[in-house]
Amino acid sequence: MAPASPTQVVSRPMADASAVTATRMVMEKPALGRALLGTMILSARGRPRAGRPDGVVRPLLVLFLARLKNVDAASPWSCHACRNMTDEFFTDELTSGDRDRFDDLSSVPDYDDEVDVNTGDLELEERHALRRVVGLSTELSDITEVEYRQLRLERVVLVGVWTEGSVADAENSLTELAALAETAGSQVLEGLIQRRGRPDASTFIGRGKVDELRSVVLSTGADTVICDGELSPGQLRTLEQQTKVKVIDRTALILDIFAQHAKSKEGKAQVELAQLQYFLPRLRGWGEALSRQTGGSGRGGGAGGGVGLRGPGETKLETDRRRIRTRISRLKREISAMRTIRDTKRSGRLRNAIPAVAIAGYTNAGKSSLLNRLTGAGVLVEDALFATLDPTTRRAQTSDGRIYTLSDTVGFVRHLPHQLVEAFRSTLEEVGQADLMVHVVDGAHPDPEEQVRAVHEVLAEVGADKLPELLVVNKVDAASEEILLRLKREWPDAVFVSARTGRGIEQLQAAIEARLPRPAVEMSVLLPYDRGDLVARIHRRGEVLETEHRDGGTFMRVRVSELLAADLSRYLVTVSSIGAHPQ
Ligand SMILES: Nc1nc2c(ncn2[C@@H]2O[C@H](COP(=O)(O)OP(=O)(O)OP(=O)(O)O)[C@@H](O)[C@H]2O)c(=O)[nH]1
Ligand SMILES: [Mg+2]
Repeated sequence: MAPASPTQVVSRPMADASAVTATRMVMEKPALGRALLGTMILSARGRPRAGRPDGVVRPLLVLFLARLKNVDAASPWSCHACRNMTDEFFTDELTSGDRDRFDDLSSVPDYDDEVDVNTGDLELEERHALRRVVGLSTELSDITEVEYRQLRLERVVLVGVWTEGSVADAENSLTELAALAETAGSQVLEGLIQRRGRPDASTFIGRGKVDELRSVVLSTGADTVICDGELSPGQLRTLEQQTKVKVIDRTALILDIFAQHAKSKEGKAQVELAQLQYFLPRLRGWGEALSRQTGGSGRGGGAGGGVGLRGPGETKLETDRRRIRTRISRLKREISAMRTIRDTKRSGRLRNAIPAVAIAGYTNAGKSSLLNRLTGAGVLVEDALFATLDPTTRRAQTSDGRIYTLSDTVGFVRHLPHQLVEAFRSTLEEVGQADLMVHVVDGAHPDPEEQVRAVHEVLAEVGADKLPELLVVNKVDAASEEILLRLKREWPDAVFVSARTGRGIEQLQAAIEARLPRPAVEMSVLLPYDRGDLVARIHRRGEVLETEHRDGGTFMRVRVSELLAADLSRYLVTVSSIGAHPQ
């Protein structure tokens, strides 16, 4: 059978799947549950922002995003949005997958493992392969299958409300939303921005503009609208009713990307926790639909409560809420257990006084590329947002042979959903416990300063804003000279590099070295010639200030950690304590 054309499939309005049918499908088709969840749960409290100008409602400004040109209508759809929202919320027991994921804490990734330099490539291949496969099957076995596919295909129209700043700011924000949508596997068909003093309380964009949005949806054949902001459940519901397609918000989109990209047990648990916390207050509409189904035959239906879980006369909604809360507490416990393991590893590094450098920065700034460039780590690099969610720590060496660790971290983004900040708190706090933060910023981005501000905001939120920071402007190969000059004026201490071409990498290495904490104890020792092991340890872990071969052995003036100093004390000539940091 020939593949269905995009228009054939998307022309079936999503409203065809009534809430009841949709709910039934969730019960019967776990995969659909994931897709459908996005339809129903999404929204949040509309957070008023300070300083909004009293704007006049102006006509919708229709932006054909540059990306539109790249849309290949014939390409297989590859929508993963909401794929990872689990319908396990509605089951009582942990599935075996769950147990694998959370019980076996011993297999929390070993951050100190030796590196397989191909890891990144394989992972990339896998990710893309997965995308190709989805949507290839066009054989529809029954009518629900059509609806199922319908819900998964996301050809999206983006909508933003521009309340403050310049038109360029508004466009940047929507371009970023487009990149997020594409990262989630959607095809962006069009972007719309409305200039308004504040989002409309019931429809986000102005009520009068909803009709225009509806006609754009119809003319493009879109099946999803993504709003650039956090919407209330009411706003989402009204917009869905009026546009007759699925409506999701930025928070849900970011959560979905995180769900797709999390790989480690800890990352997955953190994302699931964030999703559940996002989901819980929005359970009402969803739960109402479900409660109409109570007593139905599907998975997670009436019999799911289990002994002792359901009180007399308790509604399905309450049961669902309780299950989610139970799951949330379980996840919190598991995450803190995993954290303990990570802490143990870190304290191991601390004991050995290995300085730790964290690479932080806005998503897609090139953090993983830099880590690879500095250590040959083979971490996944992709032109997608949030390619990295799991912290990767690798060993690096200074030019004089001292060892330190470099960790790649999750990227930041403007308006990072607070549930995610909470869930990733421990990962982010780890950044705060490093000895130095290498803050990477994309010099080729239209607004690098805004990225730096957004990163500082998140770091301050988790109390990780106190450590020494080395600002690194990356992608100088792709940035304009004019912008680079501006940035050099603004950030005179920053290092300008290109992870791609290698330009500036040596200066970066030198800058990192100069800022590494220096070992605490300065001492002079005379090591007998048969203690080559100690000489080697000093070279690896300490700093050699002077060496001289004498009759009785090797005389060395060194700076070492207290631990190593203790081992060297037998051979001591003189000792003095100095501050741990050069600053
Ligand atoms: N032109 C240019 N592109 C670069 C450079 N460094 C990285 N990139 C590209 O930028 C994109 C993102 O790179 P990553 O290293 O994955 O960025 P990241 O900061 O780790 O991103 P996330 O993990 O998604 O937050 C990739 O397409 C890289 O090829 C550079 O120096 N120059
Ligand atoms: Mg990365």
